[in-house]
Amino acid sequence: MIVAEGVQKSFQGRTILSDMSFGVKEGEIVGLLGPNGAGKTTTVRLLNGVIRPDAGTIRVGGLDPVTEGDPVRAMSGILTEGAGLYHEMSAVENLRFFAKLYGVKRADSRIHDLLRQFDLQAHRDKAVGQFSTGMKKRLGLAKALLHEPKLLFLDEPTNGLDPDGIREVMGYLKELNREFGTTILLCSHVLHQIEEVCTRYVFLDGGRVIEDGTLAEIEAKYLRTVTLRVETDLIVAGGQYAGYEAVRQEQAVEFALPSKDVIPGLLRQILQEASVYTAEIVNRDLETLYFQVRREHQ
Ligand SMILES: Nc1ncnc2c1ncn2[C@@H]1O[C@H](COP(=O)(O)OP(=O)(O)OP(=O)(O)O)[C@@H](O)[C@H]1O
Repeated sequence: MIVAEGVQKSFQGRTILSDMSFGVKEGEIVGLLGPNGAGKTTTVRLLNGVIRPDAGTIRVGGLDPVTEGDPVRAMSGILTEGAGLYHEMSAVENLRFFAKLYGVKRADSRIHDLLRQFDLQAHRDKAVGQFSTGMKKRLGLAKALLHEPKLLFLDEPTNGLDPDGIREVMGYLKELNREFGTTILLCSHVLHQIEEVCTRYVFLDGGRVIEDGTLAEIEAKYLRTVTLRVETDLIVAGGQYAGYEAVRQEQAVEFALPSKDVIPGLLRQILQEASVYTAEIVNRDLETLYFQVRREHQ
C-alpha cells in the first residue's frame, strides 16, 4: 500500500529526511515513531502529495503522490493535528462541505452514520469552535472517513483526549481495520497507547528509518536483559537468587535474567520454597524498546 525508497526532503537547506525507506502492506496498522522534529508529519505530507520529495521514490496504492495526488487523496483519509475543520461551521455543515469536496455519494446517510458512530449526533448543529478537543478529534476522524478510504494517515490521533476518548478512538481504529481491512499509518508519541493497536513499527530518527518491525521482532533484537517481576514471598538475601541478580521491591522481587528461556526453571525453583502470585516481564513494552533502539543507533 505504501512504498518509500531513499526519500530526501529539505526545508530551506535544512535536511529533514536524508534517506528514508519503509513500506506498509495492505491491512497493516503501522506506528511511525520518532522524536520531535524527526519528520513524521513531513512523511505524512509527502505520502499524501501535499509536498514533494527532493529525491527518492514514493508510491501509495501504486500511485505517485506527486503526479497522481488527486487519486491518492481520493483513496486516503487524513487526520492532522488541527483536523482542518471550520470552526464557525457546525459539525454537520463541516461534514457536508467535505463530502461535497470529496464527491461522496449518498452523503446524507453517510454523515448520519458517522455522527452516530462518533457519538456526535446531539452536537450536530453546534459550531465546531465550541467543541471540546475530544469532540473535534472525533469529528476530524469522521471527516477523514467520509469517503470510506482504504488508507488512513493519522497524525497524533489521541493528542488532547481524555482516557475514555483515547480508548474509544483506539477501539474504533481496530474495528475499522478488522471490519474493512483499512490500512493505517499512525504517528504518535504516546507509545503505550499505540501498542494496543499497531501491528508493526517504523522508527524514524536522524532523517532515516533506524528500525522497522513487529514488537516481537524488535524485542528479539533489542531485549538483552529480561527484567522479570515476580510477586512472591520469597526471601532474597545479598541481592542474588539462583545465580541471578534479584532485588526485593515491596511485594515483588525483580530478577535480571539473560533470556526468557531461564524463566520456567527459575519459577520452579522459587515454588519449592515460596509462593508465586504473578510473574511478568516488565521491560519489553514499546516505550522501553523505543529508547533501547534509539540508544543503539545514536
Ligand atoms: N514547511 C516547512 N518549512 C520549514 N521547515 C519545516 C516545514 N515543515 C516542517 N519543517 C521542519 O521540519 C522538521 C520536521 O518536522 P515534522 O513536523 O515533520 O516533525 P515531526 O516528527 O512530525 O515532529 P513532532 O513530533 O514535533 O510533530 C521540523 O524541524 C520542522 O520545523
